[in-house]
Amino acid sequence: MAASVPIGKTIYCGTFAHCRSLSELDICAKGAIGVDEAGVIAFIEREVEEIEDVIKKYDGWNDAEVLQSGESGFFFPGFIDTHTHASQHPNTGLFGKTTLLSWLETYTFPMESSLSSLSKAATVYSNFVSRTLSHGTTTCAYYATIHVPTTNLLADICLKRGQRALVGRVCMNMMSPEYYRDASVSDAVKDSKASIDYIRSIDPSGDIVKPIITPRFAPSCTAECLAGLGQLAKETGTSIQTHISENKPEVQLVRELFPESKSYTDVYDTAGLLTPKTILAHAVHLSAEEVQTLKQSGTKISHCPASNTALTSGCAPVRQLLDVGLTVGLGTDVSGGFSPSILEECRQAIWVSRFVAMNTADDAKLSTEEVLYLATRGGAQVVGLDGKVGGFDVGMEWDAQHICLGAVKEGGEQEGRFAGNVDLFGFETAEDRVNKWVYSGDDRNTKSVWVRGRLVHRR
Ligand SMILES: O=c1[nH]c(=O)c2nc[nH]c2[nH]1
Ligand SMILES: [Zn+2]
Repeated sequence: MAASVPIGKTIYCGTFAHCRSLSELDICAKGAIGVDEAGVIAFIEREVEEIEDVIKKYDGWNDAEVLQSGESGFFFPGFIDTHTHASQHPNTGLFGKTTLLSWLETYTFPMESSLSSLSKAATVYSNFVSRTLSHGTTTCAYYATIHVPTTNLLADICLKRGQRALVGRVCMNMMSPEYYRDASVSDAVKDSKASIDYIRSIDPSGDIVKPIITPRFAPSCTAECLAGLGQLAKETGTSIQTHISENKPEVQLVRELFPESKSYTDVYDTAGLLTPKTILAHAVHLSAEEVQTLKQSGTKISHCPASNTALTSGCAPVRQLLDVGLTVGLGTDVSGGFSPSILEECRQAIWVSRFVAMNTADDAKLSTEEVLYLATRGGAQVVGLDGKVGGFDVGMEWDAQHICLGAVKEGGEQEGRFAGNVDLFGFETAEDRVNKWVYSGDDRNTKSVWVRGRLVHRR
């Protein structure tokens, strides 16, 4: 198993980049990062002229493997996808002109219900985990389906491949098709508990895979079901994920379905679903009062810009959410979103923020540094791995990707196999290289990916 393969000490040499804070991207051109046998960063050196000097400085690192970033490459923290649906992967790119509620009926429910089949689920989930890994995603918060055996299979696959994952069995007991719904509240709670128990049995430490309680969204769950899941979360100490305030007709529907509630947020609050371990996807159309409630409860937000644009749901006011002090990460939200790539989501977050700026003020714009922060350290806070992954600090675990860009040789040809769309002409600063990667990179530039120091993908 990738997660438990023993590893030796390794020193990652050359250029590395990571986000220190929302506004500060730290780029070190002459670095050396020592990663020990547990996959933990033991030391970080800067201004390294000779790697031998580093090896001499630290006892017991004589036999360490040395890996170079290369001239046009750099090491970057692994991405954290705070919201995606593995079960919708076969539908990626299929949404036409639908919006959320018609899209669910037309594309999503039929596809998800077909994943009761273990053989189909094995194909879809293995393929999707390969895809997210090849795009540099080292931690992923997954929605599966209502089926316990295939949800558990997704957790098995993540553990085997060594990808950190939160895996959720979806609950839905109302306004769902006859062919795809929980028969009762007690079934929804019992099946969720069964999946939690299974996932905890295969990874008792929770270092790689963890369960997450997953009511689909308020329109799919009765108040009793939401409360049952809130209670289950409390009893088992499990994280929670769901959707909130994605599009206006959905918000109106929630008003009609829960007339006694003050707001969409209040529906979840009443059910005990707003906790510091709760991830809410979208958060596009919240009132100021709802945002305050989320802040006070410590609830985290997954921003899913590609999905919000594809389904014409709206533009999430990310700057406002950040200014209030909410913790925000990025989510691919496949297949509302059309790509398994968090790098794509970085671009989309930048674009959407510029559309918000065109209608409001310039300060709505998100910078490259800011979206990379949301994709790494911000995401780590959202999934409860703050201080463990998402950056390069001593004591953090080596969840990382080796990015290689394409140097252009005299005559115009790209050098090497990792060129992709990014052409380097030699004048670029390290900061320019990161910007070129963000705007035109893709998985061809992701040469290797590690989780806890273990190699989980190589191109
Ligand atoms: O983007 C989304 N994807 C979904 O599967 C879903 N279900 C409810 N609300 C949703 N939003
Ligand atoms: Zn979603």
